[in-house]
Amino acid sequence: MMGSGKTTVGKLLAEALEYEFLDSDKLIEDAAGGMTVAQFFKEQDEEKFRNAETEVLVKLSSTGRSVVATGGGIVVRPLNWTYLRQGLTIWLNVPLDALAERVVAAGTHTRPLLGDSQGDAAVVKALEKLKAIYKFRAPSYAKADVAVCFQELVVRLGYEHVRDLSPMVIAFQMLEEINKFYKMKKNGAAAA
Ligand SMILES: Nc1ncnc2c1ncn2[C@@H]1O[C@H](COP(=O)(O)OP(=O)(O)OP(=O)(O)O)[C@@H](O)[C@H]1O
Ligand SMILES: O=C(O)C1=C[C@@H](O)[C@@H](O)[C@H](O)C1
Ligand SMILES: [Mg+2]
Repeated sequence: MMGSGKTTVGKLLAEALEYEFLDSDKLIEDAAGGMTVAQFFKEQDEEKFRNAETEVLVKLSSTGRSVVATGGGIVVRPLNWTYLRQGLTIWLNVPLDALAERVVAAGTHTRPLLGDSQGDAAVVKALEKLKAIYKFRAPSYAKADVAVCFQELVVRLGYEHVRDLSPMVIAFQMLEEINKFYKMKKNGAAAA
């Protein structure tokens, strides 16, 4: 989901793996001559943005040794999964209330699907929008190979709140989940 930390944590994961870090939003912006994602939505429309996103994804899918932060909406088009499956997909499953707090703190103007919420009611407004988006997308996010569930992680590590999970802790957890995934795959292949 938008604001889940794909860009922030993706960079740390890439560093740990000594991989290149790539961000599909950034590549779309570059291809559009430096137009921001927010400007793209405003001057064109979401359909055109999604077309540009698929074009970028096709190129990214043949890139090796890289961590890719995708746009949060990339999961919705079934065609995109053909390309996403060229890599290992990770879902950062962040509770929506924590997401709402984060996106408002970072400024919702950079996230066009959330509108520009400011003031006291901003978190409540952002949460409503995030809930509607998530309801539609949840089955698609669940198709990821690996999920990092922040709520479970908070309990397991004995933290009090999701906001206590630093990007570094999350990146470490991603590495653990990736290892688990490949071990299971290896064991499955050996048993078959
Ligand atoms: N674990 C974390 N703890 C505290 N703040 C975080 C954490 N992860 C991300 N953030 C902050 O939350 C905001 C959103 O993070 P980020 O831009 O990485 O999300 P994103 O998933 O890439 O969003 P988008 O889909 O809009 O590109 C940023 O301001 C970032 O600094
Ligand atoms: O979740 C989404 O649909 C989006 C997430 C961002 O990464 C950007 O791709 C854009 O703001 C749309
Ligand atoms: Mg991002």
